[in-house]
Amino acid sequence: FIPPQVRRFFDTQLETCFERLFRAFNRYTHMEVHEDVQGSFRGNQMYRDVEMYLSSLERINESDFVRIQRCEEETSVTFSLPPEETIEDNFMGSRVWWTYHCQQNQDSSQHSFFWDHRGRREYNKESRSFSLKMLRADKERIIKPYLQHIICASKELERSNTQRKLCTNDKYEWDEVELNHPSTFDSIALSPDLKELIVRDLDEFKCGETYYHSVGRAWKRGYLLYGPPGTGKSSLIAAIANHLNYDIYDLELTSVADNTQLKSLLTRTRRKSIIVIEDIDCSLDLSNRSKNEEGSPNADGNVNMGVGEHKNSRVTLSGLLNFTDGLWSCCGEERIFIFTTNHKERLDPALLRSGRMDLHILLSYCTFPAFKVLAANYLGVHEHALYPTVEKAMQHSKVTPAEVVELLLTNKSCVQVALERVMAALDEASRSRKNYTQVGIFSASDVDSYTDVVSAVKFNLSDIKVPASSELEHADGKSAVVANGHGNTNRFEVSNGDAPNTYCRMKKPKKLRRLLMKLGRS
Ligand SMILES: Nc1ncnc2c1ncn2[C@@H]1O[C@H](COP(=O)(O)OP(=O)(O)OP(=O)(O)O)[C@@H](O)[C@H]1O
Repeated sequence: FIPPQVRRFFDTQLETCFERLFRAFNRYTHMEVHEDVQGSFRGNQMYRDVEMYLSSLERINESDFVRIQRCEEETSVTFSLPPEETIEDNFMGSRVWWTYHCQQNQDSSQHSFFWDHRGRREYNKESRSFSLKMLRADKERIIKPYLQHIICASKELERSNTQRKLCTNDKYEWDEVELNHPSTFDSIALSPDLKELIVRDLDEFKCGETYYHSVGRAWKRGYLLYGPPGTGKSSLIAAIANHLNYDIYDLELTSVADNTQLKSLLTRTRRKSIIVIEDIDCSLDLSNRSKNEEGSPNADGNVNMGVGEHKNSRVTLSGLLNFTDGLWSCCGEERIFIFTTNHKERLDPALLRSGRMDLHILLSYCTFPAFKVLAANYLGVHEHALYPTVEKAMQHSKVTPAEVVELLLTNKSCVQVALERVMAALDEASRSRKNYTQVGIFSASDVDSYTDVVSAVKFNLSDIKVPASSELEHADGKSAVVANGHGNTNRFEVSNGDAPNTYCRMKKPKKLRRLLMKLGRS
């Protein structure tokens, strides 16, 4: 007998009253994350983030029912929830519950679609979602950081599930292969302080997005690795890539035709990548930005870097600097530039300054702490009766970690023999050093302190052609060449200091540097 309008009025009123009453007594709040977004065929990224995040929770293995899956590109299997299963999670001391829902779409007009890998339109016949339940009291405090936490975790998981790549340049394209280098910060022999410094710097960089943006800088970092051959520069790059889970772009500058090609290649690099230029001093003549003795200015007004085998390359130092610190440096964020060289002194100071090369890392001859790491890795020994003798010998002789590694590897079946071979190598190095000397070059105007000594050039004393007006006064295994030059043009004084490296002072540092480099090369 009640008219429908009145009935409907009471129905809706009662329903909302009941809902309000129910909510007043309900301590929990619910949220839903649907797979599809209306009007968009790309779907809901948050849904994929939640799915990825939940699959990484350890608790998922405790469920009685789980789904196991592996995608073509991924390296590991993932677990996921079956429909109507719930999983609990903890965040900032609060508990939350996720439930997976999956319903068949009855009405075909509701089917959302997506594009498959061949570009064909595919329809979702199911409607999938996750519901999140948490205490009403916790909602305001944790919801935003919790969702942010899920987004970050899912990004990280996606990276770690995807095979990392090692890319090399071929004209305008990158050729990719899988990156499987086993080097890590545990396997690499570095002094503990240096290792800690590098790892801390990398970790700060990795989490530094907000910081870099807040100070108005591109989110990138530059490392210069320098030191003699075989001291672990390439191994360190691989360890950095493994630590950060980044791809490596190994840029062969000698095969890049010009700045345009360089620009095109660098803009095609992905985020989370390390761009490496090995032996940068051999790739291009980067010693001077403003003039070039061998080349002439090109159409850009820059100088062609033509030395030796890279005569055809028209890449300029300015072109390279534009990417390390110029306008183009912000194209593709979260990138690390690593340049390596055996001769730091040959590089233009413009390339070395902070903002371009933020950290200069010297990888030098094997020290005793580094040797202990290698012995532990290759022989499995942490202490040995011969260690004090090895330690003493290492203070006077120089062998590279690569030489030590080779000896340990070939004699790994007998610890005693391996250590004796290392001792013999140290002895040999010490004897041959008597015929060599090392001269670090600096002039008061070039550098501020002794630690800034440009680098050491190793050469045989018999190779030194002292100018007629100069004299080779003193030389032995430890100290520098001590000579006095009184010629008009290359008057220089070389003295040895008390510090472990020797150095020279000169009026015409460039001239002497060139002379020493020639000797070093020959
Ligand atoms: N510090 C180190 N820790 C562990 N292994 C090292 C280290 N240095 C060198 N090695 C070993 O020596 C080999 C050569 O090292 P690597 O190629 O990294 O040296 P590099 O400094 O890059 O040499 P180059 O300047 O000639 O390219 C590596 O395969 C590695 O096994």
